[in-house]
Amino acid sequence: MSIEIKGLSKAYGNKHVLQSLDITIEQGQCYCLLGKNGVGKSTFLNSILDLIKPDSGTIALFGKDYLSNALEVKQDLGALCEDNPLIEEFTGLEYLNFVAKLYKLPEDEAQQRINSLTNYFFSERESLHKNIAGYSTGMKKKVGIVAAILHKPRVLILDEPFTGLDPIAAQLLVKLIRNYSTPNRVVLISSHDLNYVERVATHIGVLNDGQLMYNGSVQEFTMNGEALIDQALFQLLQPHHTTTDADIDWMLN
Ligand SMILES: Nc1ncnc2c1ncn2[C@@H]1O[C@H](COP(=O)(O)OP(=O)(O)OP(=O)(O)O)[C@@H](O)[C@H]1O
Repeated sequence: MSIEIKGLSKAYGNKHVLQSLDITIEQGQCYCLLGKNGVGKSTFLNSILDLIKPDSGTIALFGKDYLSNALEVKQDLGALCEDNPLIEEFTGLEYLNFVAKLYKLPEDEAQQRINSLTNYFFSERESLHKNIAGYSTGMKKKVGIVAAILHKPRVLILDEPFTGLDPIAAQLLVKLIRNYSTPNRVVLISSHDLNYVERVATHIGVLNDGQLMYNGSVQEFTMNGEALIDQALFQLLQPHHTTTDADIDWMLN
């Protein structure tokens, strides 16, 4: 197994976001975490990334936990966080070179990877020589994605990776995720973009009320393709949905 989480709990004040969550994600899986806004998906991913301290529970990656092997665990991780923090004073290329140095990639290897990934994602290469502060949301997102995979992490965590990408870039990301998901790696994604989730997921987790309401294969979730992911999700989260257009009548006049 590659990610093993036991009894993970996190509350903000009296809001219990994660409640004794257990989950095991195996190598080779592209596990997509779904759920309504504010249900705790980022809290869960940020706990795995050690950006949030859980109140209780254990997290182990490839059998190692943060308490005994923090550095080794982090070297196995690559992440795109939802707020995608970059160093805005750097150019795109300066930032990627900086990240490559943090991971101690040999210089020629770093250049090769940066060139191939930026060629892949950026048709407008001149922009990579400009400061990130002037980038659009999508350009920043592409820099964040490249930075997350430069060191070829065994665990790749992507929080809302498709949001803000144009359809061409999103399609490139779909292809990249599918190629990246080899049997010895795990990709963990949180997303509301179900069209893209449909194209990359091998497994689905649905978070609700602090617990996993569903945790299993995408085939089982969609009843062997009989339902689309959005239909299956809607059935699960709102089986007796009763809101009608009358609720927003006031807009019509
Ligand atoms: N630092 C914080 N302090 C207080 N409450 C927080 C904090 N961070 C998150 N929360 C609350 O915890 C809950 C879960 O937030 P989180 O961002 O993990 O949800 P999410 O499922 O990723 O949401 P979305 O789909 O909208 O991105 C929300 O109610 C949020 O308001």
